[in-house]
Amino acid sequence: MHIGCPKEIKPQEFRVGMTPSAVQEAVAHGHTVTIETNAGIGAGFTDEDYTAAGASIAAKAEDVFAAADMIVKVKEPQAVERKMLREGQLLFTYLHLAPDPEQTKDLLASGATCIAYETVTDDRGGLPLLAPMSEVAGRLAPQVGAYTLQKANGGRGVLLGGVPGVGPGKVLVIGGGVVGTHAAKIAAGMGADVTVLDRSLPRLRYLDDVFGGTFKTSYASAANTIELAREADLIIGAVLVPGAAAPKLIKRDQLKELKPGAVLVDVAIDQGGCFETSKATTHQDPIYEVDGVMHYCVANMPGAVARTSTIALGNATMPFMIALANKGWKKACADDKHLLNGLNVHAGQLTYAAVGEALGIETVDPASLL
Ligand SMILES: NC(=O)C1=CN([C@@H]2O[C@H](COP(=O)(O)OP(=O)(O)OC[C@H]3O[C@@H](n4cnc5c(N)ncnc54)[C@H](O)[C@@H]3O)[C@@H](O)[C@H]2O)C=CC1
Ligand SMILES: CC(=O)C(=O)O
Ligand SMILES: [Mg+2]
Repeated sequence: MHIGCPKEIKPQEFRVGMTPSAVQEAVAHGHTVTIETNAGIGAGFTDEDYTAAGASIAAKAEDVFAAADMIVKVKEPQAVERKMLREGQLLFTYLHLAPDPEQTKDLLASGATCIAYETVTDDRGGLPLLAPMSEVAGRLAPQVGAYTLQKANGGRGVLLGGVPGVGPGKVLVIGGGVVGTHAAKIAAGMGADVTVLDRSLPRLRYLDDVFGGTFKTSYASAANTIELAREADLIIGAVLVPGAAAPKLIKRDQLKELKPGAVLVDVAIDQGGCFETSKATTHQDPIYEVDGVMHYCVANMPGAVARTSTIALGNATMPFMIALANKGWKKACADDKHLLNGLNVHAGQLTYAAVGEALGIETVDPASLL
């Protein structure tokens, strides 16, 4: 198979879909790989690193899209990239379609087969291609939250760790999955007073067993959420209903109940955000204020630490990418129900129920396409 990897074009996105070691693996399996020039530069990989691994270098994204049977990326294809997709082509990347009707429409029109990293599953109920980036975004969230809390950035002027004689800042993490757990660990490590909310009791039991001395847990009822939010300096939104639009857990009219200068970091923004006042921002202009509350809603947080993120993502995507290249999407998905769960779009049809529900579009059962 001919595999193509273009340079990411989302603002301030420095990750790249394939590492040189992924290229080497694909070439060892007999595949051809074309990488757009400078695609890896933001993650510290040069064109020479890729050619040494066996790739050809293309001067333009158009050349990559024209040559490849499968496009491997990081972020959802932007409008100009969507125009370059064609019928029968395979796209393997993050898509986050539920909050994005325009992208969905274009992907359906393209006729391409689109497998979304974020809905591929594993045997333990996890999302193995989302997990590495959730680990990164979770660990970044207290860092960006602490920075936003600084007075000059619009925050309350609270130091999360406090100092001797002054108590720590309060951090509320809503959603105790991968993002939430990593966020809570780092916030607790910074010395903050941390509480994690989740609506899954088994998850709260697990967190209490493992981290009971490090942070507190609480059930995510609406009443508990607003009660704890009123006390918080930093609130991290980390919920997920896989594939679906995020539920809005703090409403606009509740912002006035929060502390002035409190900070909301909405990691769930790529699924539409879990605070009603969240709107996606970029690394160039990440923070805005509503009713005295600071919002940080960057939809591609891991892009800020592109080298760590690219390597972590590449470790996770590699076996799936190789299976797709070796077998083609149909056999690879027939052999692996978890990869089939990643199928969101095929030949003009939507194949992921939660996306269909969010956008009011009819879906077909992906198993019926095999
Ligand atoms: N902005 C960014 O750059 C990034 C965003 N993300 C996003 O972060 C979000 C979280 O991802 P993960 O932690 O990997 O998901 P996860 O599936 O590991 O955890 C989500 C947790 O939310 C809980 N939950 C669901 N509905 C809830 C509710 N109403 N109230 C309280 N808890 C609720 C679930 O029980 C689960 O424990 C996703 O939307 C993901 O796409 C992930 C990586 C990067
Ligand atoms: C998960 C995701 O959207 C990201 O890493 O950018
Ligand atoms: Mg994202």
